[in-house]
Amino acid sequence: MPNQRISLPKDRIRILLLEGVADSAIALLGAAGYTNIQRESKALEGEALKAALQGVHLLGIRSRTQLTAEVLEAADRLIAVGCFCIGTNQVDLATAKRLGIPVFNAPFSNTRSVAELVMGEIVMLLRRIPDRSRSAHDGGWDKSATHSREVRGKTLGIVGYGNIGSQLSVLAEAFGMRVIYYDTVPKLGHGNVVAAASLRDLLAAADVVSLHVPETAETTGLIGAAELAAMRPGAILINNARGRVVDLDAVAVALREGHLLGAAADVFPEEPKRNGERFVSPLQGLPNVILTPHIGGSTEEAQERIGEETARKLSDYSDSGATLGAVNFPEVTLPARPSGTRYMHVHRNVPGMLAALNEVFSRFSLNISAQYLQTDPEIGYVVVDADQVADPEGVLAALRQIPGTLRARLLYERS
Ligand SMILES: NC(=O)c1ccc[n+]([C@@H]2O[C@H](COP(=O)([O-])OP(=O)(O)OC[C@H]3O[C@@H](n4cnc5c(N)ncnc54)[C@H](O)[C@@H]3O)[C@@H](O)[C@H]2O)c1
Ligand SMILES: O=C(O)CC[C@@H](O)C(=O)O
Repeated sequence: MPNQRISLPKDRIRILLLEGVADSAIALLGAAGYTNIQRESKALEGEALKAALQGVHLLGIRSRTQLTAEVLEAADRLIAVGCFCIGTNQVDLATAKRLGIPVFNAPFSNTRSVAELVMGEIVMLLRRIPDRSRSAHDGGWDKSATHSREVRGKTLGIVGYGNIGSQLSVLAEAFGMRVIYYDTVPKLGHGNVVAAASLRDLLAAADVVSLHVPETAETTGLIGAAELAAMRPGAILINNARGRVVDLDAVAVALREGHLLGAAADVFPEEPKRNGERFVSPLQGLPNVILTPHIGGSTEEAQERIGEETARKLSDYSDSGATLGAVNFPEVTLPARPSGTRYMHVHRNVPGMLAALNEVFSRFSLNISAQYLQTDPEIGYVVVDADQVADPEGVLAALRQIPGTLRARLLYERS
């Protein structure tokens, strides 16, 4: 191993992991040399979150921790965020970018788990199992075929044909379902699936509607009273996407009136922050409804994969500046070099930035051996390797003085 000095020794890089991130994350970060790791089982909010973030360099969260602009701006040392899940709507991504903080996630490590849960729910709801199971637990005996149906031959309408939607379509076809989908962008349909021309067309044709869109301004309130009325009488609605996509009060009315024959919801507009906190929903107590506590992706297999994938992205970024897989940042990756110095620089995307950066290296008589710049409309991110190890503190100070600089760090120096 060559003589190596890192800008900040790994044992001084503070890592905070909230919401019960899996052991695989700790194992990966430990193997990468990070020892200063604090793991908490719960989500934090407000002042408690801000206080906990003081001095933290790398933060890991799941879906419950809300990283608002105020929280991000108060985090004095934060260099990257890892969402140990798929959704990133809990993070103010634009603010994180403006502060030079890349946000990573695990885009398909729990895809299969969600798709399997939905298949199970379709079978259970078409057979009215929730009510019969509850009745049997209470000593009842409801042996009738009324409103109990096979899955085979029914039409599944998938809203959002991305990773989960398309995985679900494969499973559903294997069960003999006819599958249609609606997505706002053109998609390659697997098997025999057919694209619906509009959301309304899908709602009018499906026996079961399953939602798999992200939470965005466009998808908030996507399914309200009008959309429910457009669904077939006796249809079933399943939401394992995000709570705000559906108007739950309207779903409760549709269930009470018998227009919908069943529903499953794994996600809710307001979710408890920790296990044991009271959960309230307008769907509680309604017939043929499955309510689950946001566990669509919560299998041991998925959590282990997510822990490893997201932790690797955080350690790669901290070690070498790689932003591959960042959801709010230009993607840059350069193989680490055995010797020399590596700097990263995040800046507003204004003309002349590369010239200004190169002038700094030339001023310090440093030979640039590799350089990788990527920009998006707002920011630029560059990783620069210099052959020599000379006055890194001076170089860093000069880089930070370039107008438009959001962040600069020395990633390593090796001789
Ligand atoms: N319940 C859980 O535990 C759980 C687990 C994983 C993911 N999720 C949620 O599921 C969502 C989907 O996950 P994914 O991995 O399939 O994401 P994805 O990005 O692969 O797919 C989302 C799809 O939705 C489409 N879309 C976006 N806006 C739309 C609109 N208005 N109408 C129709 N389609 C639209 C996109 O084009 C894309 O194809 C995630 O964003 C997350 O919020 C929940
Ligand atoms: O694990 C979680 O908290 C969220 C799971 C899921 O909603 C996701 O976005 O991956």
